[in-house]
Amino acid sequence: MKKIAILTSGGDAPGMNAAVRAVTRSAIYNGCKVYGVNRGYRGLIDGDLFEMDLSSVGDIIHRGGTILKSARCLEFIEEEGRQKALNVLRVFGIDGLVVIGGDGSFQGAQKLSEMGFPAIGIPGTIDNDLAYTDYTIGFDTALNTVIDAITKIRDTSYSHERLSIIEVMGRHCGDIALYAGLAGGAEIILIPEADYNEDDICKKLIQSKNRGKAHSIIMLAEGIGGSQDLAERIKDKTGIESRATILGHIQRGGSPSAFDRIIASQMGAKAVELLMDGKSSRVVGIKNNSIIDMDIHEALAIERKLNKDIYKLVDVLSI
Ligand SMILES: Nc1ncnc2c1ncn2[C@@H]1O[C@H](COP(=O)(O)OP(=O)(O)O)[C@@H](O)[C@H]1O
Ligand SMILES: O=P(O)(O)OC[C@H]1O[C@](O)(COP(=O)(O)O)[C@@H](O)[C@@H]1O
Repeated sequence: MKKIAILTSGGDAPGMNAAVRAVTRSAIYNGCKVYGVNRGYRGLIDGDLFEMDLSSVGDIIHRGGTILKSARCLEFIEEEGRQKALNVLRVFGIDGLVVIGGDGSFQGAQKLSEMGFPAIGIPGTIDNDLAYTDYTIGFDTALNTVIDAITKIRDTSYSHERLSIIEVMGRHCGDIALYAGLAGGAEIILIPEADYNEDDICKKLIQSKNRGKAHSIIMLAEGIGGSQDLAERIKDKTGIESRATILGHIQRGGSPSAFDRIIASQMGAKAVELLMDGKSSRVVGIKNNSIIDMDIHEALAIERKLNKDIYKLVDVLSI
């Protein structure tokens, strides 16, 4: 393994820079040259590669976003686009690629591996929607950002004795809503993985109010959506004054937490180790507090399951 390329793809996530730094520094430590690819698979197709040295990743461990930029690239989903990318990798003499992103990015890495090009995936997404790993890089930071927002919304919600509906990211995965809901003391969690009944929600809110609860919080995942309309319907049905707040992209920025920096550093080094060992089509992750690696295909086939214990606990603790 002489030349390693690295790209960040899909949505960005706090901690991606720490992973870019770890890949670059550990690859150089092991005698490799490192090339950064700008704008994910888009940059690969366009040949937007540049050599990275030790100082190119200096002073980035604490920064959110990704210095390599991120993009969604439809052309790469087509065979023809991937062939262009492969040609670029060959022209630059690259021997292996590290892809930091989510499940879509991993599918891209898998396809490249199937075309004979060694590729390794590192999970970078705030959604935590990859079942093979306990945590994805960025999830912990996003949770802390959401908790900070809930804490602030709680203050005004308390003063005005209102219901607050807080809409967080997660199109298919409700982990941000669920875990932030537990940590933020929410009454109700609305996520794509669990059915709910609006009348039951209204009943719970009325009962809470009757026993003296001054304000309540509903955490709602983007995949459910419609938080403003829900606030109005609940007001109409219960008389409880309600406000919706959509947190949006604030959740994807910011300085990564210590935890995200640590796992990003460990996973980056592991990805380089795998390439040095001649491995391909693997993803790295963290399971039971250990850094692991797994075949991409197997990892993507693992079905995501709702953590029913946490879901139930939120309900129990908010009686
Ligand atoms: N089935 C696929 N085959 C090849 N490349 C893919 C595939 N799905 C996604 N990609 C590439 O990965 C990029 C990021 O995927 P996306 O699903 O948007 O984000 P994430 O990686 O965070 O899940 C896409 O824009 C595309 O370039
Ligand atoms: O960058 P965009 O298009 O606003 O994407 C928003 C989406 O990105 C995410 O933050 C991360 O999603 P991915 O992991 O698929 O990139 C989602 O929670 C959100 O739905």
